[in-house]
Amino acid sequence: MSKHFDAIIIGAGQAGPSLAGRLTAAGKTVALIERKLFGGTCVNTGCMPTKAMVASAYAIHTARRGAEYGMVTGAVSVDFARVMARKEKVRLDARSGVESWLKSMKNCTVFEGHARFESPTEVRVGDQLISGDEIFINTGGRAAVPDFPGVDEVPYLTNTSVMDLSELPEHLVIIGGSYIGLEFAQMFRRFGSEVTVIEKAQRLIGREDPDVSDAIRDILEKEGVHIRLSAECIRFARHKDGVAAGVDCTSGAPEVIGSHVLLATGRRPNTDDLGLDKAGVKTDARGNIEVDDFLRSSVPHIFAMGDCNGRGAFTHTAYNDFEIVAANLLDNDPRRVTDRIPTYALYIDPPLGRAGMTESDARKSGRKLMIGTRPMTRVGRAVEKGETQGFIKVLVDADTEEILGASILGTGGDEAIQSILDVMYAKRPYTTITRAVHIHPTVSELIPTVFGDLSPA
Ligand SMILES: Cc1cc2nc3c(=O)[nH]c(=O)nc-3n(C[C@H](O)[C@H](O)[C@H](O)COP(=O)(O)OP(=O)(O)OC[C@H]3O[C@@H](n4cnc5c(N)ncnc54)[C@H](O)[C@@H]3O)c2cc1C
Ligand SMILES: NC(=O)c1ccc[n+]([C@@H]2O[C@H](COP(=O)([O-])OP(=O)(O)OC[C@H]3O[C@@H](n4cnc5c(N)ncnc54)[C@H](O)[C@@H]3O)[C@@H](O)[C@H]2O)c1
Repeated sequence: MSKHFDAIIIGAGQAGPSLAGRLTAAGKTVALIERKLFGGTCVNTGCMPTKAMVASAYAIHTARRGAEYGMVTGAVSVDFARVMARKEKVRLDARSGVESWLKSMKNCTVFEGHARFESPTEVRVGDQLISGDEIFINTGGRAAVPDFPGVDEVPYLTNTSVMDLSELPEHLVIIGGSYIGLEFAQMFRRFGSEVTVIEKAQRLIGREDPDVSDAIRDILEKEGVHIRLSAECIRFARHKDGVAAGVDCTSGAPEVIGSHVLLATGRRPNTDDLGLDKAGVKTDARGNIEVDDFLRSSVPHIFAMGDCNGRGAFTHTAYNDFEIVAANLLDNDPRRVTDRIPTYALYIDPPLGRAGMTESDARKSGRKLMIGTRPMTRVGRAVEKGETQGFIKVLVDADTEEILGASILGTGGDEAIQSILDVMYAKRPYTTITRAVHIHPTVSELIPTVFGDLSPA
């Protein structure tokens, strides 16, 4: 006999716990199942520990530049154990916060173990079978490990195991030059490792515009990160000094010898071990659960939220999925996934803040464009801080005056982008921003100026 609940939530990532809070507050009984670490990827192996490490790397980098600011210091050395201990505290505090919240939630029963469907309404966790009227899948994803020749014969790191390093790598070779690879590349370089990024595409972070990719490459190379683009036939072999990573098809050499290898070649959804076939839930070719605009799967009482549905790959999109599901089920508010404007940041230093379309996307849309740009060397706040790398770029539809997108690569770019995003959500023309008075001196202060200086493109 299975124990019955109004709702079953699989996964304690970014959507599940908050949904448990709303459902139980509405008087429903909830079973929440987590197989490993409460808080999921963001809290344990993603955003929080990486941004804690990025903060250490920034402090160390700024200390090295201390003399420029009038600081009298000796040589800066890095206590990697302390960096990792600081990161550890950040993630453990967050993890235990989520865990104790769920375990003390009235009407919520927490099951610890791997969940697997036995039928459209039944889920097994270990030797317990439970059933639910509605089932919410929030199982996230994990690092994809491509079948590179030799990959199984060498030790390699992913974003999960890199968090447990006890020694600073002498030479960290990173496969994949996108969000994960670049954040780790810069921070480990600042900690003192030699770092090589190997990317198969012709430029870094290929989803961004070429001018953004080029500027990021310049920023990283200036700090001594080695970058190998257009890498073909990536392969691995053991070497007396660690691992040999082949980067070219021409036989044997050239290769890069690293003490450690980190794979950062994308993520795959945790949907292959859920027994979805027994529930009749459909997935696409990449394993993402297919959902409609309200996050219902092909089985109407089963929903999928967060990275496992392939509709977003960020903490804020996973959380927004919770908001959409809760609004529709509990508030009679028809919020939709397609209401969402793409937005995210890349946390290298300086960060890249992004909203809406890239220039390449906007050009492909066939609209008549106007573009405004400004280098950070002409942003007073950046000059005062001595952080002038990067630029601001904004895109506007010339016919409708609608803001189509923006990229801010520069100090404070992750925060300044939000003022543009809010005007996009308000569906107001760009002239709303040109008439706004922003605080001096801030990076945001120059955003009206950039919009006031558009050129046809
Ligand atoms: C290195 C790195 C840095 C990142 N930095 C950022 C950032 O700065 N900003 C940002 O917005 N995003 C960032 N992300 C992405 C972000 O972490 C994810 O988008 C987010 O965590 C997705 O949340 P989720 O709820 O979908 O899944 P997850 O957080 O992955 O949670 C899924 C949970 O489900 C559990 N689970 C899986 N299968 C089962 C099962 N069968 N039974 C029971 N439990 C199960 C898992 O153990 C996990 O706890 C980063 C990711 C990485 C890897
Ligand atoms: N700041 C943030 O918000 C943040 C930070 C880190 C990660 N994330 C999330 O995690 C997700 C995954 O990040 P990611 O950087 O691993 O993936 P990604 O999909 O963004 O990039 C993978 C990179 O690896 C390369 N690659 C793929 N297969 C390869 C192969 N066989 N050989 C060589 N190179 C190969 C690709 O060309 C690409 O540049 C992102 O989509 C993002 O949503 C977000």
